[in-house]
Amino acid sequence: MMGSGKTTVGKIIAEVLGYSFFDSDKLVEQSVGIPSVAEIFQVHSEAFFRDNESEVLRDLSSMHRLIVATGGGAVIRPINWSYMRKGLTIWLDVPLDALARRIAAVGTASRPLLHQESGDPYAKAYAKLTALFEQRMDSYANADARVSLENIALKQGHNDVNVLTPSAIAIEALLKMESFLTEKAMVRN
Ligand SMILES: Nc1ncnc2c1ncn2[C@@H]1O[C@H](COP(=O)(O)OP(=O)(O)OP(=O)(O)O)[C@@H](O)[C@H]1O
Ligand SMILES: O=C(O)C1=C[C@@H](O)[C@@H](O)[C@H](O)C1
Ligand SMILES: [Mg+2]
Repeated sequence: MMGSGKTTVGKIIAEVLGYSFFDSDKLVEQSVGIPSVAEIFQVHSEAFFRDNESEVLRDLSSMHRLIVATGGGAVIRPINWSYMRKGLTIWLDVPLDALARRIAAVGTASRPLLHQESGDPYAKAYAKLTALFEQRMDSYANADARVSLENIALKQGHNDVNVLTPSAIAIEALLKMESFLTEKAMVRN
C-alpha cells in the first residue's frame, strides 16, 4: 500500500543483498518525462499511468539481482503478476491507521488517489486507504511472503507498530524470503 515503507525497506534489503534498487513509480516518471505521478494522473489519466507501470514492470522482470519497490496499485492488474512472479514478491502489511498517520504527516499532494483539498488529512487518508485496501486485499495476499508489522511488533513484545525500525522490518522480510525459498526447494526435492 502507499506509504507502507517499500522504498525505505527496499533500499535496506538491496544494500544487504548487494542488489540494485529500483522504484517503479520513478521509472514511470522517467519514461513518460513528467516529474511526478500526481502530474501524470492529471495531465493524462490513471489508465495511462497503469499502462506505463505495466511496461516498466515488464522491462524490470528480465533483469537479475534487483529489488523493486512497485507502485502500491501494481497488484490490481493480473498481467503485472506475470512480471512480478519472475522474482519473489513481498507484501509489506502495515495497519491502515499507521499508514494514514505517515501519509498525513507528509501531506497527500503526491498521492493522487488520496488527495483532497480540505478536511482533516489523517481522517480522509484513513477513509480512502480503507476503501482501497478492501478492493485490493485479496490481490496483496497473492504475494509469496507477507511481512506483517503487527506480527513483528508482537514478536518484539510491543503493541505499537510505530516503534518498529525500517531495519527490523527489513530483517523480517529477509527471513520471510529465506523461508519461502527453503520451502520451495523442499517441494522441488
Ligand atoms: N518503519 C517505519 N517507521 C516510521 N516511518 C516509516 C517507516 N518506514 C517508512 N517510514 C516513513 O513513512 C513514509 C513512507 O515510507 P516510504 O516512502 O518508504 O513508503 P512507500 O511504500 O515507498 O511509499 P510510496 O507509496 O510513496 O511509494 C516516509 O515518510 C518514511 O520515512
Ligand atoms: O496505490 C496506488 O494506486 C498508487 C500508489 C503509488 O505508488 C503510485 O503508483 C500511484 O500514486 C498509485
Ligand atoms: Mg516509494
